[in-house]
Amino acid sequence: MADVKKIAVIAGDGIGPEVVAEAEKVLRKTEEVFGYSFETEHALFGGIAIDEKGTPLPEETLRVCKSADAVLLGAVGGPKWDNNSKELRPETGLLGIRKELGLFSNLRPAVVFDCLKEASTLKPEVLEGTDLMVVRELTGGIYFGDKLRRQGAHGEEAVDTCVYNVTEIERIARQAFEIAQGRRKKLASVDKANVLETSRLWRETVNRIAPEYPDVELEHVLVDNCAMQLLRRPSSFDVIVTENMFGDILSDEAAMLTGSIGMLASASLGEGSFGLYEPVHGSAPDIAGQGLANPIATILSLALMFRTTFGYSEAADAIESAIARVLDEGHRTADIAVDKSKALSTTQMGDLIVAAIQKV
Ligand SMILES: NC(=O)C1=CN([C@@H]2O[C@H](COP(=O)(O)OP(=O)(O)OC[C@H]3O[C@@H](n4cnc5c(N)ncnc54)[C@H](O)[C@@H]3O)[C@@H](O)[C@H]2O)C=CC1
Ligand SMILES: CC(C)CC(=O)C(=O)O
Ligand SMILES: [Mg+2]
Repeated sequence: MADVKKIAVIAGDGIGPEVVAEAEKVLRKTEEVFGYSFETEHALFGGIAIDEKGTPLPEETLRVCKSADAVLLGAVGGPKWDNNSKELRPETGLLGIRKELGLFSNLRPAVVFDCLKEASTLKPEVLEGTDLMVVRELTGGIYFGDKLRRQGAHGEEAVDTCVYNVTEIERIARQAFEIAQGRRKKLASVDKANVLETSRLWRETVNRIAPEYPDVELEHVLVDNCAMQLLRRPSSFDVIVTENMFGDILSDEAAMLTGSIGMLASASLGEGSFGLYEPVHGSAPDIAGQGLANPIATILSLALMFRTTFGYSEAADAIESAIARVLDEGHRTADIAVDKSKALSTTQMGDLIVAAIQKV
């Protein structure tokens, strides 16, 4: 009997359910083509969980995730919950699930499909050869530090605290060095060490362990410069390792190298093979419910799950080849279409990818 893999499926809010539905179709097609067996369990999370359970991250959802081999997540959040208290924000649930599951490392690969160079805002010759991986620290830094509001001498003040310890920096840096060893052996460590104490500790720690990876060429890049270099010389980057907030911002920027944020997948990992896989984008309330969302980032996240957590490389390759073939044939959702009048819906794009999946 086939080994049954358990996947927790969390659709979330906005376009989350629309893009996750397409990834689930792909999941079922790979069962047919490759003979795998997946058991899925759906769970409430984010805004919808606030509405139905009174909390963004119900205990039951955590239980479903912890008993699974991997989690597939859409996106959470939206204007309906923007004025909620801190505890009742969908985004607080997102930070909570990452911390609870020990997912300290967020991998965000940005690969430019040749036929999509037209969709990018950069010139094709600048994009040529762009294939980079952002390794973002995911459970530390300013998103997780103490926050407070208080009355100061000049009225109300707000404080966000950024904390990093050496253990957190070392484990993410080691992972990034190891990933670089399996790629083009170049690592850019991005910080703001000219100003921030956390960045100074970050740089010292990366430098201290660098001699253990003599085959990897290390450069330190200040984050403001990195934001500019990503547009000036994207193909010169291989692996970028950086702290939580810088990685959040730089990876949305890197998405535009690929043509759209609807193309960027991610894997959130801890120490073992368990992982949470989600598109880099959010719940896109501006296009939710209209069939306009690009499902490719979520489908690519499923391919990452296959390769990283399950070791199903053949199926991961088949999904990526199917996407490349569909794009090569000229099919586009609105976000990557030059002629928007010919754009496909979320479901139409999902169906074409499902139909294109075959053993390679
Ligand atoms: N992991 C998650 O669940 C994340 C949740 N969020 C939440 O999502 C909500 C909306 O945030 P925004 O800043 O608007 O970021 P967003 O990523 O949801 O949307 C930014 C822009 O990209 C477009 N876009 C995003 N995904 C797309 C797709 N698959 N296909 C086509 N176009 C797409 C949107 O239409 C919008 O114009 C907020 O509540 C935010 O907190 C934001 C980022 C990540
Ligand atoms: C709550 C935010 C940190 C979500 C986000 O923008 C992300 O993880 O990319
Ligand atoms: Mg983000």
